[in-house]
Amino acid sequence: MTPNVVGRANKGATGLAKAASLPSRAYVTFLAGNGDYVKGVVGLAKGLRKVKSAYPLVVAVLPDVPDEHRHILINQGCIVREIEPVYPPENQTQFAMAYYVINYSKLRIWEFVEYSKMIYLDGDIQVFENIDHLFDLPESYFYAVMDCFCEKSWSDSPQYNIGYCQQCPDQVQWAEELGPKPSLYFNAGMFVFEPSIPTYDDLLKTLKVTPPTSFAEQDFLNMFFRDIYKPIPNIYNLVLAMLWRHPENVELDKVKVVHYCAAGSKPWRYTGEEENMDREDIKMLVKKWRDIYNDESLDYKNANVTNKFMPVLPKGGVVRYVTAPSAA
Ligand SMILES: O=c1ccn([C@@H]2O[C@H](COP(=O)(O)OP(=O)(O)O)[C@@H](O)[C@H]2O)c(=O)[nH]1
Ligand SMILES: OC[C@H]1O[C@H](O[C@@H]2[C@@H](O)[C@H](O)[C@@H](O)[C@H](O)[C@@H]2O)[C@H](O)[C@@H](O)[C@H]1O
Ligand SMILES: [Mn+2]
Repeated sequence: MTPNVVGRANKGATGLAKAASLPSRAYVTFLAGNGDYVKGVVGLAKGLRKVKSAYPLVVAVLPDVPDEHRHILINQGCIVREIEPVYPPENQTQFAMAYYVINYSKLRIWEFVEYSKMIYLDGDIQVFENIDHLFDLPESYFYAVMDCFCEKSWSDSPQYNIGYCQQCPDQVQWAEELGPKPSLYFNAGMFVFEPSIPTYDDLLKTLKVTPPTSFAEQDFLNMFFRDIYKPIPNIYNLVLAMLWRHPENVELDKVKVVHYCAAGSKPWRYTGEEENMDREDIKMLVKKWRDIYNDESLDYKNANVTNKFMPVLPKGGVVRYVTAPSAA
């Protein structure tokens, strides 16, 4: 494969888009560290291929993602793009669950302005049915699925302590003495958004004066986009805890996207030992994920792909095109 340099990734969007006629839409995920989340991203890439999505998967990688993992992703047809970490105001991070602080780096994806619209998906998400139609939702809103406050990961929140959840707002009324009822709150594992440099600059400027809270960038994004947030049905991001917290709100056979965020549910390291992990529906969903991950016919080199070029953005941020291995 002979790489040829076609321009710098940070070139003006129109320049890059014109030069490369890049798709103006893409899925994007985020990868940090040298651990096993890369398996999640490989699974996601194969899942999107299985549902015949028309759009590429961009992986925003932190500098600590090793070349070996980058090459695994490139060989699965992903567009790998390095980003710099984003840290919240220092000496306050003790308020956020420490392992979430790195998730503020997700904010870099607003800089990917060669795409007019993107769908962000966590690496622990799988897409089991095509959701490309979400790219056609009306512009200028932020679309995501409403979260649930009933897991003990919410035990620091007033909602949890009075038993209030937006999934069943009539069950326990919001206590006015706690202040205004919280706006609708989304899970930040999946959202439809429009990259924009002014929004990106505003996000980072606002972050500088926003102390971290329990759910780090998820709380921050909920605050930042609260005026344009539009809930979409939970078939587009099934937070697993919904299965035992609000089964009346879940129609599992209609679910298109599953978010393996419950403790112990990451399919690539699932043992079934944690609470709720011995449920039949959890075992079925983990098997569904593993069947895709292990299906070699879904590997990029074996799949029937028509696009001969895939932009590769290595460390230097320089856009290089390599001729994709012919699928024929
Ligand atoms: O060590 C890590 C932790 C997180 N992530 C990325 O950050 C996302 C958010 O973290 P996670 O999904 O674990 O949070 P949860 O949704 O489970 O609370 C993951 O899906 C990955 O895409 C990662 O790449 N490496
Ligand atoms: O950094 C904060 C994270 O907050 C969210 O994870 C949480 C959240 O979903 C809670 O509502 C659940 O109770 C919890 O289990 C789960 O881990 C996002 O999925 C993740 O991408 C990331 O933004
Ligand atoms: Mn997640």
